[in-house]
Amino acid sequence: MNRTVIVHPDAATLAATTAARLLVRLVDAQSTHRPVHVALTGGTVGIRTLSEIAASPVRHAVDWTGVHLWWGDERFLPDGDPDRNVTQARQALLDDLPVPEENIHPMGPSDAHDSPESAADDYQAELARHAESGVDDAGPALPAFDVVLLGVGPDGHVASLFPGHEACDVLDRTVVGVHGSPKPPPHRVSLTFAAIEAADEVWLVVGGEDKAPAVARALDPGDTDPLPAARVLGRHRTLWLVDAAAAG
Ligand SMILES: O=C1O[C@H](COP(=O)(O)O)[C@@H](O)[C@H](O)[C@H]1O
Repeated sequence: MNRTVIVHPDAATLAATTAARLLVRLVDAQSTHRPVHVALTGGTVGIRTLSEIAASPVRHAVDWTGVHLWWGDERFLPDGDPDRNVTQARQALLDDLPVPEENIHPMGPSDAHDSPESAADDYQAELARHAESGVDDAGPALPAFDVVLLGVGPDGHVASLFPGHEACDVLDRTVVGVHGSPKPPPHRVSLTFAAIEAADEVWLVVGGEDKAPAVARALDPGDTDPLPAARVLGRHRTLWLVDAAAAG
């Protein structure tokens, strides 16, 4: 499966272009099917991309009532915590977007769940409720993700799947509880590789020179111990959207 790498001059251009690309992708998707399902990412460029969508007049071309928003991962923290990806997404975009609240699917917070596993179980069930039977009945019970957006950490993690972590080996579930994350906070909830790879398109959005070693390694076909970022492929397209600093 080929991966397409597109290099942007800087992080600001990367976020603006990714926002434009996603808006056009949503408009195109809505010309053929409804609803449209997108998984958002946290992280620096991920949230900046949402701010760019908020600032773009093209957002008015999307019928947001037909869009469902999910997350690739979440920090297991109380509802409204500023470090939660959904909190940041609401501030950057969702509070000003006409998306019905029932179309917004955050992973469960720590004040509503005993453990990341409990939040993961609930999210897996929520995903299954939106699965389209007949799309791929043999595959995992998931909505047909049009796009899964992923940030990439300097260590090559995607979502909350960190290099060498046991969560990377969980393939019989769509969502997993994560403990001992090397990046704070330690407890998280994440889509598994099985869920991510069911997406039509996976877009990895990466900015900053601290990411350059991970990008270089992930895109090296000769690497014998692939990073999580190297493992993810969309069913039809895998885009690496990077800035010049991350491209190294
Ligand atoms: O903790 C996380 O980090 C990654 C990457 O974030 P970045 O700030 O280094 O770009 C992000 O993709 C993930 O959603 C988030 O939970």
